[in-house]
Amino acid sequence: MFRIEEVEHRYGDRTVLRDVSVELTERRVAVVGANGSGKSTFARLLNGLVVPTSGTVTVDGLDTRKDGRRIRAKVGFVFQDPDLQIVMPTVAEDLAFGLKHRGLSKADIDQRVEQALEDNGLRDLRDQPAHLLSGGQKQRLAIASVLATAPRYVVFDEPTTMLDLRSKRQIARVMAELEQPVVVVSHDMDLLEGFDRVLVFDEGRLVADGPPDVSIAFYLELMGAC
Ligand SMILES: Nc1ncnc2c1ncn2[C@@H]1O[C@H](COP(=O)(O)OP(=O)(O)OP(=O)(O)O)[C@@H](O)[C@H]1O
Repeated sequence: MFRIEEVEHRYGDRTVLRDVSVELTERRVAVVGANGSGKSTFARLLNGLVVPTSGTVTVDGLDTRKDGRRIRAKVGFVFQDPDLQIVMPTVAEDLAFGLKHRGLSKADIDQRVEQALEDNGLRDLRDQPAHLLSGGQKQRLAIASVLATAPRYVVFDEPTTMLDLRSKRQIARVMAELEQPVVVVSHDMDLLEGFDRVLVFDEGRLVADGPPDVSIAFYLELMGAC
């Protein structure tokens, strides 16, 4: 469970989140809002990549300010741009990289890599240079690398922005089948089908919070789209 209490966040003298208090307990939570409204900053607060300037963020009772390492092991984070996440030459090596330094045996790592290749439709790409993959394949690899670490929660920050329709659908399917609770920042309303709860941010404030139909209608009106 994520508990965000009276959070404000500033970059330098610029306040980008203000007075945000919310508890997230649902399986599928989405975050929408205009460019620059603070969504990515909010997402990053959830795994301690960003710590709040004031207020607190806890994950299952752990404070992101004090327990960053444990929280990052619990909360997987998928970036918009998979190139930020892919660090090793081949697909299999990249999957293995995230599993090192976790106290796993080599046999365990090998087994998890094989499972991740299988689960994410990457088996045929096992020994391919990661930088030669298509955008959709790279995003699948980035997601597979995060899932291979068996996080308790997964946060996605605009995971489909750079993808074509087919790849978007593949990622939507991967997300729909996940057992873990997810929090997804997205501009892609189609991706939010079946979500339990949608948060709307505007200029750093949480301005709507409810079921998708209600929140999305609010958001469209805010954007002047209806
Ligand atoms: N590391 C940083 N240093 C300074 N300012 C930042 C930093 N990261 C974000 N900002 C600023 O904070 C504000 C909120 O950014 P954020 O990325 O959280 O918004 P967003 O809603 O995710 O936007 P988008 O939809 O464009 O991704 C923006 O004005 C942005 O320029």
